[in-house]
Amino acid sequence: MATEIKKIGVLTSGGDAPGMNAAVRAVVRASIYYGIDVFGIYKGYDGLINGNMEQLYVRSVSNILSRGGTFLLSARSKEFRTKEGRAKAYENFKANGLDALVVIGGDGSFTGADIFSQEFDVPVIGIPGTIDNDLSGTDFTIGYDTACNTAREAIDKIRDTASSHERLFFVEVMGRDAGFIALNSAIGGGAVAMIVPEHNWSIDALISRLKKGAANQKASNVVIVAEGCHLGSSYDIAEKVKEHIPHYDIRVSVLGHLQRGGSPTTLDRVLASRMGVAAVEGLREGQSKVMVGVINNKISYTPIGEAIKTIKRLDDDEFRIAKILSI
Ligand SMILES: Nc1ncnc2c1ncn2[C@@H]1O[C@H](COP(=O)(O)OP(=O)(O)O)[C@@H](O)[C@H]1O
Ligand SMILES: O=P(O)(O)OC[C@H]1O[C@](O)(COP(=O)(O)O)[C@@H](O)[C@@H]1O
Ligand SMILES: [Mg+2]
Repeated sequence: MATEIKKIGVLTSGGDAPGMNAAVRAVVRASIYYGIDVFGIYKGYDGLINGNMEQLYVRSVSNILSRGGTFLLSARSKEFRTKEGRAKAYENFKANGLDALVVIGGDGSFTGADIFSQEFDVPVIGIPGTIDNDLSGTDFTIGYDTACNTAREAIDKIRDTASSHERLFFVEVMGRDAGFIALNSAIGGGAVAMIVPEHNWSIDALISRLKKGAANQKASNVVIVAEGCHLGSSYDIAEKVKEHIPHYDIRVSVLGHLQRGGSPTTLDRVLASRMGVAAVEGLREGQSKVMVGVINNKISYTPIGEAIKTIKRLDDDEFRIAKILSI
């Protein structure tokens, strides 16, 4: 029989993602619904280390469902990476009478949560919140859909000017080590090609794709480059292409952090709401060291260790489709 959970702490960590607020709201309201006290911890793990937390109530989370970012603030905490930092975090965890921790973040945050949980035998549950979508154990992470929509909207606008000038554009999207946003926005935005960290594409292959398009009367082109791509930055790639096809009029556009902001899409709000409730219900059922996910539209709980160690693969079929449609 699991220990009864009476007080939960919730924090957001790592890169913020649209929908994190919706997830916090769901954790807060589900906790209160089940008679559990809930504390909001500010600035990710730094807040746990410094005791920066306060009790949240039903009305503390009013009007945040539609807001991007995270009202709990986020951090990339260097101190939590140290044993001493985590020991301080545990002291505050106990001092505030917390029984369990809900961590909303990405792979890095879950690595930290896993270590913390093992070191101090603390029940921990993860909610995947990152625009990168680079976590196994869930089809989608919170924020990914919004980021893809933002990127695609920008690509649509870039295409307007690319077409008017018959230009080749390289559009760099976010994704530290993952090409999910790139692949999705390439299909959604009708790109001629995408270069992602997971695939070993060469400049030669890109050039032959561009030449094939030119032979098919393709006047403007948009190539999506994922931030963590192996061929270098979008500027490096543009330069290499220019060396091979000097007559191309090339421009580069780096979308950057605008992809992380904005009001979450309905899909992200619903996903975050489902996962937030499932996190509280999972803790009540005695789940720990697991990440909540949605697989084939059903809530699931995957051991955190598995979620962070298993590399989530890009869908080969989506690649095939992107190629077919790029002619
Ligand atoms: N190996 C680790 N040990 C302890 N804490 C970690 C570890 N890796 C990441 N973290 C914590 O999680 C935080 C967020 O991780 P990060 O990779 O920046 O973002 P994300 O969770 O979005 O992937 C880090 O700043 C750090 O505090
Ligand atoms: O805002 P920062 O610290 O520059 O980090 C940028 C990184 O954060 C992300 O937006 C999200 O990554 P995480 O969820 O792992 O934090 C990446 O796509 C990007 O590489
Ligand atoms: Mg990450």
